[in-house]
Amino acid sequence: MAARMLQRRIGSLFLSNQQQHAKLFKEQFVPSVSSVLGKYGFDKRDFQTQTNATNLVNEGLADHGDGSLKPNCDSNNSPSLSNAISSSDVKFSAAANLKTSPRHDLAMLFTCKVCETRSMKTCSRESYESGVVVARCGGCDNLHLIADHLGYFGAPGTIEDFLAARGEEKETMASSTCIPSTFSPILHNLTTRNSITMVGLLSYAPKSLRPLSLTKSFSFSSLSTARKPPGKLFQFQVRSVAAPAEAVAGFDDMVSGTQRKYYLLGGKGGVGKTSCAASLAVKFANNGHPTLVVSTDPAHSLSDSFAQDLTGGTLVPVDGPEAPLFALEINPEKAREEFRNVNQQNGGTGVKDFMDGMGLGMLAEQLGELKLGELLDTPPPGLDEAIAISKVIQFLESPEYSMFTRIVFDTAPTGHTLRLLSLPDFLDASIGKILKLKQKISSATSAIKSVFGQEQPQLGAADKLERLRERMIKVRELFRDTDSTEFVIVTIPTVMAVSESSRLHASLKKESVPVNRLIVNQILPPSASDCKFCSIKRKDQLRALDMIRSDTELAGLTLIQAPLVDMEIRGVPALRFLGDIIWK
Ligand SMILES: Nc1ncnc2c1ncn2[C@@H]1O[C@H](COP(=O)(O)OP(=O)(O)OP(=O)(O)O)[C@@H](O)[C@H]1O
Repeated sequence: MAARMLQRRIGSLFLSNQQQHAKLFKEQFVPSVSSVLGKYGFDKRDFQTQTNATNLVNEGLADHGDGSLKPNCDSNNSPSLSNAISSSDVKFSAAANLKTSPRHDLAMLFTCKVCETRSMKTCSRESYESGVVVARCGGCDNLHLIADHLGYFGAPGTIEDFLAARGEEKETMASSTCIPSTFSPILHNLTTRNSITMVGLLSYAPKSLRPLSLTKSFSFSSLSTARKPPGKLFQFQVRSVAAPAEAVAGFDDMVSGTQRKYYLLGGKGGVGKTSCAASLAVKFANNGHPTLVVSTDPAHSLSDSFAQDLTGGTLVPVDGPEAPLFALEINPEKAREEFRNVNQQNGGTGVKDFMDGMGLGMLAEQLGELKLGELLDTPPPGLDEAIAISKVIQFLESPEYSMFTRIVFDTAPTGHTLRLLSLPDFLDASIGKILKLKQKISSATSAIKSVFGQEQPQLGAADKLERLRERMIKVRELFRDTDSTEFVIVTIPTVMAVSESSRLHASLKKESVPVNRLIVNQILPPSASDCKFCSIKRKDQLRALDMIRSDTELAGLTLIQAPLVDMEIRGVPALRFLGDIIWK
């Protein structure tokens, strides 16, 4: 008992030492966004991995999310996260604001036998190979012993040895997904060497050493590592197959050239727009493009997808990719508030009241006809989109954004996005008509300016509207420029989603927005042994895929088929995995 307490004490000392080290790292190396942009420049953001031989105890330091299990019967044919992460090039940036650490060069996937939560954690290889590593389950908070070379908790060894000692081998990730086979009813909060099923231990390797794309089967022993030759850690055989892609996405084309390109990803709610957009952004960044990923969806999920706090409505650096990747979640609430304030200051409950008060009742009626009044009233439909457009204007004009060579939009579900795309046209036409009324609408202009930026008093109302109109024309042209812009439709293989995608494409065509690619996400991977549920689901999916092939709107698009994977796509390594499947 005393010995165990002593062991725990030593462990906690190591941990506190490590926390201090992390604090020091954060204090010294976490710059503000503006200093990252301004002072250091993009090329200086990376912070090279350093390991500290004395910090040999890890307690599940970096948590990359808990997996949600998806039906997937055939482990051998399942695209498995564990495989592809091994090809990840992860350098942790100096601007770390996550629970990632620059010393973590191993990732591990495991299923907790207590609560069955599937987790991904990272730790340092050095700790794994010569120290003590303890991982905390994100589901039940139990501690799992991963490696114990110092014999703190019994005979020294690693999880491989512990599993071998009880006659188990590391499983492949997919094998337990349909019916979890590892359930253990023993509940305990003590660190235990028998409480998990190990899925994989993976190596992050630098880009120059990255050996593979995701094809056929491979073993970890074939992977290069950044600092050490493969040891016994890499003897696992984890099999995977290529994604069931019929056509490649043409990523080479997407990535080539330094001229700025915009990619808008959109589709029905919940089909995987954010995952696809975030994975594309990661892939661009890992291919050397300073990249910005923007969410125009008022219900943002970029932070969830990257497993990092990207909120705030400003540029936030994303940790993980090699080249600079920034995220921006447009914050319509803030702008809406500003709009409300202006409206209230003007003493009316809405624009119509306000204009009535100014003796411009007739004009208000005319504005109503133009539907501009709707945009300006409270709550204004279309305001979210108007704010998104004002951001696009900033991308075009502001030097702060000039360094980005790829800008990826994670758009809102279809209806919002169509409004976004048609808004420049609508505003252009509306402003054109308003300009004819020049002097009389100077008050309305200030309301419009409250949406699109700070009012500049030195300009007259007509001048301001004219400027706004010019900007709208720029945005409209941008959305239609086949050289720089592409809308990628994301769907899933269901009749409803395919029907909506077909309508979306028709609307985009009407707006002359270029569309070349269609991602069909969450396709069941090939399997030799479907359960009844999967076999019915597969038939449905095949029907939906046939529907796409015979749909006049969709048939001409490049079809990218992305498989349903066996873990929730969260965090940069997972996004990289998905990106390597989709963007080929
Ligand atoms: N290929 C895939 N395999 C497994 N899970 C996936 C896949 N694609 C997406 N998911 C999961 O599906 C969920 C929804 O994905 P995502 O947030 O990307 O969709 P969305 O279309 O952006 O949703 P919303 O319309 O609500 O913004 C997430 O939990 C994501 O991890």
